[in-house]
Formats: sequence, C-alpha cells, structure tokens
Amino acid sequence: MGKKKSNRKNPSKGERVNFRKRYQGRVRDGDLTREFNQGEQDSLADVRQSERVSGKGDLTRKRTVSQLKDHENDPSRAVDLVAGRVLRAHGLANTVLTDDGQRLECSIRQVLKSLSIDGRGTVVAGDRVRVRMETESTGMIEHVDPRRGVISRTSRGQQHVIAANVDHLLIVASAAMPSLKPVLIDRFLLSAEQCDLSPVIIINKCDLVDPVTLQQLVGVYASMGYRTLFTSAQSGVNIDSLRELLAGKQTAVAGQSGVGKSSLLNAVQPGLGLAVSEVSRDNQKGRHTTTSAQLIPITDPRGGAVFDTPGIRQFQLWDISPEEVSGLMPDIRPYVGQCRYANCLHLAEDDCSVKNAVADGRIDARRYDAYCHLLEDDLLKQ
Ligand SMILES: Nc1nc2c(ncn2[C@@H]2O[C@H](COP(=O)(O)OP(=O)(O)OP(=O)(O)O)[C@@H](O)[C@H]2O)c(=O)[nH]1
Ligand SMILES: [Zn+2]
Repeated sequence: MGKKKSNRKNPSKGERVNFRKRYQGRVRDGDLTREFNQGEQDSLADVRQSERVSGKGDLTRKRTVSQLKDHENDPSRAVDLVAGRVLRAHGLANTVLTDDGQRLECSIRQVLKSLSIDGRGTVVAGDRVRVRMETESTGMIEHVDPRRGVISRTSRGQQHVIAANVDHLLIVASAAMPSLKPVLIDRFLLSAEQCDLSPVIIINKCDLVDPVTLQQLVGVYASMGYRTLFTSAQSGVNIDSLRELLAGKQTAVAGQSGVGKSSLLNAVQPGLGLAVSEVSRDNQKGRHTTTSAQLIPITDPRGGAVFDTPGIRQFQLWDISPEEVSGLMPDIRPYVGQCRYANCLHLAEDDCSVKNAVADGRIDARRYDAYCHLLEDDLLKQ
C-alpha cells in the first residue's frame, strides 16, 4: 500500500554494524558449537549467550571447559543421578519434578553456577536436569541437559533465558470481547519467529461470532503455514483438540488479557488456569520485568506442562531491530532480497519488491499495513 509518507530516519552506521554483528555472532556460534562434545555444549549455552554480548569469548571458554572436565572427572560424582525437569527456578530454591513424579527442592552445584558469567540463568523452568538426591525431598542439580526452544529477553545488553525446552507457543486471541486484533497476533508471531518457536494461533470465544467471518484472516495465516484453531471455553468447541496439543509437550501461552487463556486451560484441566492467573496477579507489578517462569504439569498420561509467567503472557518484541522484522515474516521474507536498496525497509523506498508484491496481491495488504505500523509507530520512533 505504501499509503504513508515514511518519516523514518535511515538507520545509522552504528545500527547497521550492530545488526550485522548479531548475525555473524550466530554463525560463529554455530562453528564453535562443533568444537565441544554434547555434554559440554549444554552447560556452555549460557556462557555463549553472554559471550555474544560481552565479547569475552576465548578466555572464558577455556576456563569453562577445564572446569567442566574437572567436574566430569570428580570421583565424588554420584553415578545414580535422578532425571527430572525444573518447575521453578529461583536462586537457591529450585523445584524439580523427577520423572517418577517426586517433587524435590534443589540447590545447584557450584561448578554449574560459575558457568553462568553473570550468575543468572544457570537453571530455568523447563530445563531437563539430573539431580543427586540428598534427602527424600531435597537434592542437588548436577547436570543440565542441552536446551532447545528457549524464550529469552534482553535487558541492558544482557540476554536472559526465561524458559527452556518450549515445544510451542499458543497465541490466544478472542473472536470478540475483546475484539479480534490481528495486529496483536502478528506481533506474537514475530516473537515466536524471533525465538524460533513453533506457534499455534487459537481464536477463542468462537461462540460469540459466526466463524465464517474469520475465514479470510485464518486463510492468510494458513497460507504462511501457521496452524489455527477455533475454540470456545464456554461451549467446549475444540477443547479436545487443545488437550491433544498440550499432551506430552511443554507449552507457553501468550495473549492479551481477557481473551480466555485461563478459561481454556481450566476447560482442559480444572485448576490449571486458576493456578496460572494467581501467579499472574502476584506478579502484576513486575509485568514487564519478571524473568522467572514456572512450569505447571498437566495431568495427562502422556505428560505435558504449561509455562506461566507474565513475561510470556504479554510476550513482547524484545530487542528487535527495524531491519530484522521483514525477515521474520514468512509472507514478506521471500521478496526482501529483490529490492533495489540492500538496506530497504520497504516503506518509502523506490523499486521495492515488497511494495510491488502488496500492490498485486501477493502479500496480504493488512499484513503489510501491520508491518508499516510496527516500524513507523514503534521501532523507528525511538
Ligand atoms: N463467551 C465466551 N466467554 C469466554 C470464553 N472463554 C473465556 N470467556 C470469558 O472471558 C473472560 C476472561 O477470561 P479469562 O480466562 O480470565 O481470560 P485470560 O486470558 O486468562 O485473562 P488474563 O488472566 O487477564 O490474562 C471471563 O469472563 C470468561 O468467562 C469463551 O469461549 N466464550
Ligand atoms: Zn523493499
């Protein structure tokens, strides 16, 4: 559409360099990963994260690997460690649910703590760990398994992991009351893409509208490969499908207040959503600063658990640069390499293949509009 005259500033040289560094960092990171064996890699995850920011790579890595080796060779290491997952990580008091269903209050072995340069994120909710039992209800976390599907946020240049081993992100919207806001869905989708999480879009309160009115919107998301599910916590529509989605998975739930996240979780399992909203109320003050999540197990023979933290519910676009956005939108991404200017932001530039694709309908006009608003109203204004 390009209806607006862009008021964007060209990104400064410093911004462009930072952006490039970020991507080079990822490639470099991948190469380094291959130098370590699997056991070392996982514990190094936090270190690598901090390196990216601090640039203190080599020295730290040597020290860390030698610490790890000492740790592996330590004769006092128990052979029979118990496997489990972290429900809540909170400094010295970490709750671990063992695979055979026992809840343990655990401390963290010192060598693991020192792996984390700034003392944070050694263990987070969702981590798979191995624990040395100390009493019937307490233990010591000896080992953290490699993580996949991580939700993290950056503050003051430091990246903090909030939740680990997130299998997918449920983006909950409501068809009405509050009214459907596709722009919010788009933003949550960007967050999911940024964290490399697979999203599922849930449109709840479908009892309040005729679902036919939503077909066009859902079609656009489906064409990008996103799964969408209409639900009603009130009338029970698709609650079985939701139960299937949660079974055996670690799920993060995001969505605007009032769309029915707690009601849906309660419909799947009475009490589940209630626990979620109590946590949310406790943390009202820290809505944007809370970095610790908790994982609430669901009672299903196949296992499964739901993450809760206000930070995930209101999953923000953390630390995203204007240049990054189009690459995170699967419908816009295919066109970005064909613009006349390499640093094209697809707003007011000439010969922009994204705008051409919008003009002839290959990109949905509403999605492009959401892109323009995000850049012009938020990211380029700061
Ligand atoms: N008609 C209808 N109402 C629903 C449905 N699901 C939830 N509601 C109502 O919507 C309101 C908000 O539901 P909640 O489950 O508290 O919403 P939430 O997303 O958890 O909200 P926060 O805790 O503020 O994040 C409640 O009054 C529910 O009864 C639904 O499927 N249909
Ligand atoms: Zn362009």
